[in-house]
Amino acid sequence: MHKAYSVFYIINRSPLTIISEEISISIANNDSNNNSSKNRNLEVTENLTGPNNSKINSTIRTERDNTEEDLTLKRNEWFWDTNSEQIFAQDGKTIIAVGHASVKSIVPLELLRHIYLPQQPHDRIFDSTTRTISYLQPRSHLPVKSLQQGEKKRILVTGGAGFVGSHLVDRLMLMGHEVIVLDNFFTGRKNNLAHWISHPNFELIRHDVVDPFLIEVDQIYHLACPASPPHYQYNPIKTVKTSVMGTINMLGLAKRVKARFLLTSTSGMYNYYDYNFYIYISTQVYGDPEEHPQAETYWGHVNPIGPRACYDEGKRVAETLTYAYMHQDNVDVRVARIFNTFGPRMNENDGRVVSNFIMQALKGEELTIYGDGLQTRSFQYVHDLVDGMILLMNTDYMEPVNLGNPDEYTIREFAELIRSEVNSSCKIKSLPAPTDDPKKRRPDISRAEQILGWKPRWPVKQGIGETVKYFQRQMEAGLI
Ligand SMILES: O=c1ccn([C@@H]2O[C@H](COP(=O)(O)OP(=O)(O)O[C@H]3OC[C@@H](O)[C@H](O)[C@H]3O)[C@@H](O)[C@H]2O)c(=O)[nH]1
Repeated sequence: MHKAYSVFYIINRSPLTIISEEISISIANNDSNNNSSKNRNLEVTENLTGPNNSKINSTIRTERDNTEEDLTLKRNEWFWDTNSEQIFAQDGKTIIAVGHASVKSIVPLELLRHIYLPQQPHDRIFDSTTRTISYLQPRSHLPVKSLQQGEKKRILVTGGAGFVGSHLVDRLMLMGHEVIVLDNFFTGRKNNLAHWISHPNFELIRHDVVDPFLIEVDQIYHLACPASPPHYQYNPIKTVKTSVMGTINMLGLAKRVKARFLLTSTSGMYNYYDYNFYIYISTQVYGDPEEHPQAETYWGHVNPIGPRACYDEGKRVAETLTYAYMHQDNVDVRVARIFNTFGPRMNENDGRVVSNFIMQALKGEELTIYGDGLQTRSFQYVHDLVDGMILLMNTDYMEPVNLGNPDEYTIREFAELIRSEVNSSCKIKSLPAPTDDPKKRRPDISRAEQILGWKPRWPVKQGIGETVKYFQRQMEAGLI
């Protein structure tokens, strides 16, 4: 007796149609002489509907030599209309895709969510009763765009196993490029990229950028550097080396293989020097901005011996090197100045305010406000940042560009937002302000808007919603 199988469609308004089916068939041995060893052919034909009502027929054949068993075949088919340029749903505000058509980086949000918000981790199953983890081999990869040889680029991402880096890798892979990741896993995590392991377009290499690395590539996104204050203050000498030696090695590689090079600096501001360069200094050490918001021409003042100087001065020298290689050796450079960014895959214990507040709220702990909480930050969602970096890499503009969300909050307001979104019963605890903690920060993104046609699309609340779900899934899966 064959039980009819049920097929259910999840049809999104997005340029993506996910057809997920569960075919459950119980096979009874209807062989009269009860010969249980007899092989039985099972054949199921499916009539599926893809995008634009395309008909997809497929047949599943399998040989079963069991007599009585429930056979469940689970298959996901992703039908991605790669020509779609639809970003918002019919309501004009629900985001259903990310990216920009101008650089062919549009990817359906559902496809990305399947990666960073899976029902369970791609590479492991955690058993809470036995406290064991079973590691899985990926059975299949998500569909990636099929590019013509001339379109397909070899792209190196240093720090690609990190929070921002892994989202950049997802997007570049889905866009159909060949991606190589260098990471020393000081803060990066392999399971941020588990879903791409063994994909023909992907390579993950354990390598510390303070040592040279040779590889033929077309583009280099240089993200390798511990980014959260606790992480980069853990070993200040190593932090400086990563920014200085790592950037020298990657710029040297870009020069050698004639690759386009993009440096990710961190949010903050820069000093203006008489040779008309904007040397960007990281927020981590600069004092309080006399000008607000910060544009790419803003002056600042630096504490070169503060507890954050290792990160700040390292980033500043990284920019000095970037423009020196541009002028001296004609390296094709881009510089993205990144303001506070948040999203899934943030390290739950990296000590930054977004991950701290969400984890504290999920655990019912007090939210820890450093100082009086009147200091301000502006928070951009990781998908907007990745959009901006890919746009910047693929335009011809070589001056530094701010990538951030001008939506500014005091830390106290942000704590209230997290309480309202996650757990209103949480109390708030005040702790001393860290040394050199900037009192305010908001990007002027007019250059990005004019040059790149970029501005953030994700409201902070919508990003917080996904980030909370990510941390909840991580906790449920026993990963944190
Ligand atoms: O638990 C916390 C954590 C942080 N904070 C405060 O929240 C504000 C933001 O702190 P974060 O560490 O999240 O971020 P910061 O603005 O200090 O640096 C951030 O932006 C610049 C980037 O270079 C850094 O990588 C990033 O950490 C600071 O004023 C900090 O003192 C809290 O009040 N409570």
